[in-house]
Amino acid sequence: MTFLDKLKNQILIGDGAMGTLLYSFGVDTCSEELNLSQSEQIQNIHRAYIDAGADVIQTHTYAANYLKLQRYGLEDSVKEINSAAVRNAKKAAQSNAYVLGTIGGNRGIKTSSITIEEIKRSFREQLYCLLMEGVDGLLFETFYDLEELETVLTIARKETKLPIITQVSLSEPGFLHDRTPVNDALKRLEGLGADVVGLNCRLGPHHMLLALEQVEIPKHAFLSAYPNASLPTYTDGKFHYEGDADYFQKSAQSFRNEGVRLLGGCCGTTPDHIRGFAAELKNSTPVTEKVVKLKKEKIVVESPPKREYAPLQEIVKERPSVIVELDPPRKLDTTKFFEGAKALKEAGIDSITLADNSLATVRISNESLGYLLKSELGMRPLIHIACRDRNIIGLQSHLMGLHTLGMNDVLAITGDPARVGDFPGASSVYDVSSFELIQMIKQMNEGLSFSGKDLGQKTAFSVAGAFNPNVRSVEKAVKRLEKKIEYGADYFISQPVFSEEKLIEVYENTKHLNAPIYIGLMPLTGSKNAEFLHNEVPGIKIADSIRERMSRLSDNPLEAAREGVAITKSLIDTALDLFNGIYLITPFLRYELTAELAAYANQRASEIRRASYAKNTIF
Ligand SMILES: Cc1cc2nc3c(=O)[nH]c(=O)nc-3n(C[C@H](O)[C@H](O)[C@H](O)COP(=O)(O)OP(=O)(O)OC[C@H]3O[C@@H](n4cnc5c(N)ncnc54)[C@H](O)[C@@H]3O)c2cc1C
Ligand code: MET
Ligand SMILES: [Zn+2]
Repeated sequence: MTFLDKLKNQILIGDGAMGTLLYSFGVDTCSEELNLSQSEQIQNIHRAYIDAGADVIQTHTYAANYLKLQRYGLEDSVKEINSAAVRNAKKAAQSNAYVLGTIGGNRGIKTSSITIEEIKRSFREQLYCLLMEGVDGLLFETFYDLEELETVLTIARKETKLPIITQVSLSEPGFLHDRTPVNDALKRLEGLGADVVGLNCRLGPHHMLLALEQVEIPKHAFLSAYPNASLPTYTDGKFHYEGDADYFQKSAQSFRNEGVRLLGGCCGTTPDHIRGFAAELKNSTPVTEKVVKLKKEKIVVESPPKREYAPLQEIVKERPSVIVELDPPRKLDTTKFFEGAKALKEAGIDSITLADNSLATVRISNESLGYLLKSELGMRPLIHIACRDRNIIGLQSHLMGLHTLGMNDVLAITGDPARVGDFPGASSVYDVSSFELIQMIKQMNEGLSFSGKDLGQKTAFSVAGAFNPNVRSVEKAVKRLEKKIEYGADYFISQPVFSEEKLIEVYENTKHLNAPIYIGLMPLTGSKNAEFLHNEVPGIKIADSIRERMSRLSDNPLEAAREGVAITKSLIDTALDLFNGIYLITPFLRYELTAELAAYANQRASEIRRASYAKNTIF
């Protein structure tokens, strides 16, 4: 009799966690490898679960695919580990328990760069290893991503008639990460031929039961649940799960009432937890009817908050537009910074851009300065956001704060790594890169958080991406822009360009893009500044003639700065023939230089407008 035949009439008990149990014993490397080096210990744990009452156990192969094993340099050991794992489970089970071959999901909660092709390859390899050794069924568990689970289920269903259990994991009771209601997800899996469908991991009994309240009893499949013991705590450098076995035992009947027929445990559970489940439910009859609390996906998303300004990408598509970067100070005195901002406002700029600790050098937070510029000077701040200093929690919270303060213009950047700046030993977080950050901000514009939760409101961010044309291959840099557009970038802001040839090269390479570019220009302040940029900053090349012009004035800093302004004015003339957007970078808080250049650019822009108006009226 297969375990599916048994499930027709009775509840079966699954086993509990293996990974967290081994971790609690001090294993902090690849625990799947222990199938080879510590097979006795693995078999003993399987036996402990069977002694506790498990009818069905699973191989310790959750992470035994090459995608996960490669973290430990074990990607060539997929076959050995999976084969040993099946042998260990079978040896422990004898004829006292069924053995499921487990395969875990790869895509987690944050946007994953693992392609479906990679997932298929990795899955097939592991699947064949498990099937070759002979298992009683397959368990695909901890899948946050429905696309991934549907893909692997489809492959497996074609390969084998063995029973297949598919389990999704939820970070919010009721919905998958992509907002699919859990009931719909399980129905889809049933439709693709899963014999048992259910939930495991992440949620403890309380929240998993809340999710199960929304799940109908499947017509052609059985329902399973493997809750975690509790939420984990982190003490003394280790994770602990505190949920106790009595509490688990008390929840068992509620799982039965929701129609669950296969009940086991996930992270944090131990043989004691399984003993509790078995004491309540082993051999009991399943319920066949229940009242479902079907919650329809109801994201009450209000219309986007009214923007105070049109998005910059719309403005710069229509007319020339000047934005200026003014660096937040490194020291606490902000007098000069605000003087500069006022001067730039008078010069008529569209937005003031504020870097996020650029070059990983600590400065006053751009969010606070931005808010003061907005509220006290009526300026429009554009906030740079680097992925270096904040993890995904901090990034989302920061963006929610910007939304609350009415600051909708952001530049999403990966950011210069910490090692280049003030604290070379500081960690660079990089939970996500600029691509994913852009995508997640756009998700907030749909009213959804990074993890897919309802935000109750749509944000109205307009998202710029960074463009570095000062690289050997501008074509390669443009490929990155194309990718950033795919991820949702609305427009681009570039590093400074120092020659007309470069301006033309950038124009020729980007004119096919349908996202506008603010082209970067920065006045040289003197000969040393020009030599530094030319010789020490990767990719920046300043024409010999310009460096000579600056060098002739090396004894006269004032005249040198005037010369820098004159050079930039002539670059502005060329740039305005090619681009609508001008992005001026203020060197060393020398705002008088960028204010003059901004006024010049605006004046040139209105001359161009007048000329084009005259031309249009004449013809
Ligand atoms: C307008 C602007 C504003 C900026 N503001 C800040 C700031 O506020 N704070 C800050 O820390 N940094 C800032 N930077 C610097 C920026 O983080 C780096 O220049 C970065 O290397 C490129 O931009 P990104 O962060 O979007 O990187 P991405 O385009 O996301 O690139 C990520 C990684 O790929 C590498 N890479 C980028 N382009 C190429 C290429 N063509 N070929 C191969 N590899 C490549 C990068 O070195 C980086 O490691 C800014 C840059 C620009 C253009
Ligand atoms: C990370 S959720 C899957 C856990 C796996 N079944 C184990 O306990 O090892
Ligand atoms: Zn788990």
